[in-house]
Amino acid sequence: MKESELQNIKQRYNIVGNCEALNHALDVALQVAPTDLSVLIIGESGVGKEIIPKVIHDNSPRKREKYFAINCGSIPEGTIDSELFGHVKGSFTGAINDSPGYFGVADKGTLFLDEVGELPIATQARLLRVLETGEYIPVGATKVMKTDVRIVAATNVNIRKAISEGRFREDLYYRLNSIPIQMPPLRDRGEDIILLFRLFAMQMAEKYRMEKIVLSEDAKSILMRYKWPGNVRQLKNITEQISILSTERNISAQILAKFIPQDTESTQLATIQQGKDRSFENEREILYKILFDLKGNVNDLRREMAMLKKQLEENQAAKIINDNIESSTSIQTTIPQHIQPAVHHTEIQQGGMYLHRHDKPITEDAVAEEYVEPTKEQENLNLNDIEKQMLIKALEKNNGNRKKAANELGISDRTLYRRIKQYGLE
Ligand SMILES: Nc1ncnc2c1ncn2[C@@H]1O[C@H](COP(=O)(O)OP(=O)(O)OP(=O)(O)O)[C@@H](O)[C@H]1O
Repeated sequence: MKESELQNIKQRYNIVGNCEALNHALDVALQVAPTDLSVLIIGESGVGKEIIPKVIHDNSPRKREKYFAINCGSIPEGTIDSELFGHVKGSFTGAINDSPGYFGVADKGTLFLDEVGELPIATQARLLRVLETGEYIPVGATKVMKTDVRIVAATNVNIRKAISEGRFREDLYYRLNSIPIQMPPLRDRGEDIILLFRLFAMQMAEKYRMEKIVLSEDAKSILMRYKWPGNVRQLKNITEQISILSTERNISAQILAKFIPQDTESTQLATIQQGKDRSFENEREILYKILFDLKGNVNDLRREMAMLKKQLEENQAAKIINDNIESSTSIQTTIPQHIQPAVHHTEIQQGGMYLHRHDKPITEDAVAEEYVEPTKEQENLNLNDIEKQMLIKALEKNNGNRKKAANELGISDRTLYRRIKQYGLE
């Protein structure tokens, strides 16, 4: 494919990077797009697999038809068949109407089955049938339905293990894998790491109207050497953290070191990732790293809550306070001065803190009165508690949108779903 065509695609989808493996993946996607062949995108979590099926659909003869992206790992086992293949009224409790399912509504279009390795074995059999014959039977129905859907699926590198353990059908794997597309891990993308950092730094600067962060040469070489177990998602997350939390806009190696795990840890994570089914643990490590980083903010958060509580008592301005509690409980608890006031609700004036639309200063003394020093036990917050609170906050902040919440936490959708289940937050 011509270089200019490739650049057009990158511009259109906001894809950054020039490494050979990424260019090859895009090249294959564009070549296979006009056909009806199934495509299997393989790559570690966070490498950017989701862009590929969009590129394929938009450049195929199906581009005016429907496109759906479905995360197979996030749909409960009990409802996945009905979600995919539809159901007839009365076939189970709650089936109050007939439903066509994704295979019905996406007829003539494209379905992206993300985390296909998570499909229950019975659903795999139905999927294989529809792939081979275009036929399926909705849940509770007797009549065979026909559909013409192009399938693009994605999986992390662990699908082979799932096959060897009998959790994934080998025949389905080969059927899906007509055209494999490998997405390279970030650690193998060389200079692209710096380009991606610049992209995310620029996006943050524009979004929050603040000065862009810039990397020093030694900081660049640290980024290039780091193993990036969470790939592009992790890089994006770290760039966002630095953009918000660092008051210094020229990011040196020392500043950067505070935000990325130390060498031994990263090397260890990279070793774990290679060939072993440990992505779950890796994500956990990343999440814990973020949680540890945030732990330092918990006390600031308590102080802010105490201040807001005092305001509430003094002014009975419940609505104003609620707005501010919301903002003060967001992940970015300490708002640095380089962020414009437009993005938060507090202003510092002459040593006291004012709330917008409110003219009474809260002094340090008043806060000291209200602020109760946490006990040792409280201080020693259990990691699980922090993790649970983080999940709740991310979900609340994103109005229950799990995808956005997972993105914000820098973890995959599946990890989020597992945690939601684990903590009974359903
Ligand atoms: N080359 C790229 N240029 C710009 N942004 C990218 C690129 N690759 C990935 N991203 C961004 O990185 C984030 C993670 O990508 P994405 O969700 O596609 O990963 P994934 O491989 O599907 O992860 P998972 O398997 O965990 O679902 C997204 O915000 C995406 O926009």
